[in-house]
Amino acid sequence: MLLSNAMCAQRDWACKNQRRFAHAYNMFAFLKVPQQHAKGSAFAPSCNGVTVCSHYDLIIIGSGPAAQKCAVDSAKLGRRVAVVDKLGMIGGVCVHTGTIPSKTFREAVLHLTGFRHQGFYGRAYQPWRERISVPDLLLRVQKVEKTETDIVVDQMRREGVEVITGTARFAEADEDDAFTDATSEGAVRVMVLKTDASHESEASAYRHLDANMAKMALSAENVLIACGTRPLRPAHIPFDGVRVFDSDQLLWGGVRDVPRELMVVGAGVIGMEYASMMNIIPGTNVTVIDPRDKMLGFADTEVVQALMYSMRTKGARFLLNEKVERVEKTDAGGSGGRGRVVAHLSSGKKVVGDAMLYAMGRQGNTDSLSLGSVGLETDNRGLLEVNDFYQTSNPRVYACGDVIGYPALASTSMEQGRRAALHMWHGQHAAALAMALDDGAAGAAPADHSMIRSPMDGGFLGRSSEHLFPYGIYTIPEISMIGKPEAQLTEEGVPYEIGVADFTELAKGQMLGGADGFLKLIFHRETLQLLGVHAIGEGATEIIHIGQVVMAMGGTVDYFRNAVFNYPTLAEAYNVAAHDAFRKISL
Ligand SMILES: Cc1cc2nc3c(=O)[nH]c(=O)nc-3n(C[C@H](O)[C@H](O)[C@H](O)COP(=O)(O)OP(=O)(O)OC[C@H]3O[C@@H](n4cnc5c(N)ncnc54)[C@H](O)[C@@H]3O)c2cc1C
Ligand SMILES: NC(=O)c1ccc[n+]([C@@H]2O[C@H](COP(=O)([O-])OP(=O)(O)OC[C@H]3O[C@@H](n4cnc5c(N)ncnc54)[C@H](O)[C@@H]3O)[C@@H](O)[C@H]2O)c1
Repeated sequence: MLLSNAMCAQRDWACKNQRRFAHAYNMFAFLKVPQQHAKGSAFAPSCNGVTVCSHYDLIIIGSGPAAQKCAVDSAKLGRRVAVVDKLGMIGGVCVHTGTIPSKTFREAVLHLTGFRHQGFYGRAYQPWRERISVPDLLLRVQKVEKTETDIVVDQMRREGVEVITGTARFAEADEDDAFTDATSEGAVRVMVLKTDASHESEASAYRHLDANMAKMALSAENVLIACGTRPLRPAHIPFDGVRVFDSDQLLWGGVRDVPRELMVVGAGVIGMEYASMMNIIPGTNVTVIDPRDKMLGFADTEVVQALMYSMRTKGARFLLNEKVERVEKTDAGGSGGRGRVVAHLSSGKKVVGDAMLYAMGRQGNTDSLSLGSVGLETDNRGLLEVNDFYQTSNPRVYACGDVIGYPALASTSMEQGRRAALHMWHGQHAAALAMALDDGAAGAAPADHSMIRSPMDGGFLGRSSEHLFPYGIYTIPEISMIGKPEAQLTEEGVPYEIGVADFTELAKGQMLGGADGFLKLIFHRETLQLLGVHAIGEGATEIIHIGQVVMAMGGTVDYFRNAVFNYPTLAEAYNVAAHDAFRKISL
């Protein structure tokens, strides 16, 4: 957009002063001046209400877990940071359509069905007397979503991070005149299409910005792309958000009642979590369809079999090796006369239901970022490639979170954001910082990246150290794992032995109503080191962390055999499983 000379002069003044103030701010960052006041008028003046030129140390596209950690850690180091996300999306997919709402949905299902108590009072026990509807479930989800949004906004604001609601993309070459000479050499240029706030705390978070501003021209020393992913929506699936929907649409209120015959297409984590939740709602039958011959391929086979068995006993049907070729909607029939949804499979089968949840993977939100402007390309799912330090092929542009693909978890995204910040602001000196955290004394700067170590995992501070993260799958019953599954160890020719503890044999398991579940520990037969932990059942995602710590410390079966655990607990399963493994190893 062309600006008049007067506007440019005004903007130049704004940029220069803003940068001067920014440096002053950085120098006194330890004073923690609330930036809302410090930066209010001085840092972001508008140029006739059209464009603002603001310079930052870091601009982050997206406000999910990776963005939050990177923003807060960078701000703590005195950097000037702006986080941009779309209206109503501050907190990211994690808060609005992913982790938090889906796990809250699960808690609501468990509560309203009385599922956790049915072991004692029978399968007919249900505290919620009416048929459970989606709005009943969403009541809880919306409450948690609002609180979590407030927490995220408050945390970033307290650290002085500027939160901007709008849609960001890299500036195109013909937009150069929106930026001034004051923009530093080589800075990355970002355009933001601003949107107005509706959420109260979002409004106050960026109240210092001109309300009339429609487009902002921002520049930064570094940019972090943390724009996440969205559900894949192939053209041949007739999504309407009511009868045929994805995991986002399920939360948007279009689906009024829990379907009686639900088809879930895609036996990935999202598909299986929602399928198992819906499966315990009385009056609902679930059919899972997936083109692969094994679901949750990364998980331990016995654990997956136990999940399928548990779901089958509650009525679920699995159609694996089956591809949905066409989906047809009829207006007549179905529950309440609302019509049917028919899935035509490539095998010639027809599956009829009253609704379909389509969960066949996700794709990166990179298509509208004008990535070419910064010399970047994505793969066919819109995902970006990064090096061990989360830098893309453009060293000033980092990427973290779901947009870089596997493992695509909230937990790992946070850690990636933290590590990216460390590399951004300390680079090769990060090791010195990490060592200082470890032993309280700053060491010499290491010679190269391979020396950079994390105080947390003792491994390289790059993507390569991510193997030691736990995976929690919130199906009903829940699953958790860390380390390698049996099949992989067998393939790699590693000699191992397993020990298993059945939850029904634990006092705590009985107190919880004889809930299904087990813990499997895998030990190296010769070194006795713990190689993997796989659990299914109540509390699996919590107790996994005991195994995580022992694995990180290189612990062996002896730790679990000799340790005293609280009694009665599910954690006691470690002791039982270790004795089982040791007995087999000693044979
Ligand atoms: C249904 C579901 C359940 C899940 N459950 C779990 C779980 O139990 N545990 C777990 O660890 N993980 C879970 N995940 C994964 C987890 O939510 C993600 O790994 C995590 O949210 C990714 O974080 P992120 O930092 O990549 O950003 P995201 O949370 O993906 O957020 C990205 C943000 O970027 C914004 N954005 C995109 N483009 C632009 C743009 N051009 N301008 C401005 N903003 C933009 C989006 O609006 C969005 O708010 C789940 C995901 C889903 C979908
Ligand atoms: N509890 C958790 O941690 C949790 C919960 C939900 C989602 N997530 C994250 O969200 C991500 C997305 O979950 P999801 O269930 O949509 O995806 P997914 O990658 O597990 O895929 C779901 C299904 O889509 C199909 N599919 C996926 N990628 C494909 C491809 N490239 N080509 C053909 N078919 C493909 C497969 O049949 C698969 O079973 C997961 O990778 C996971 O990291 C995590």
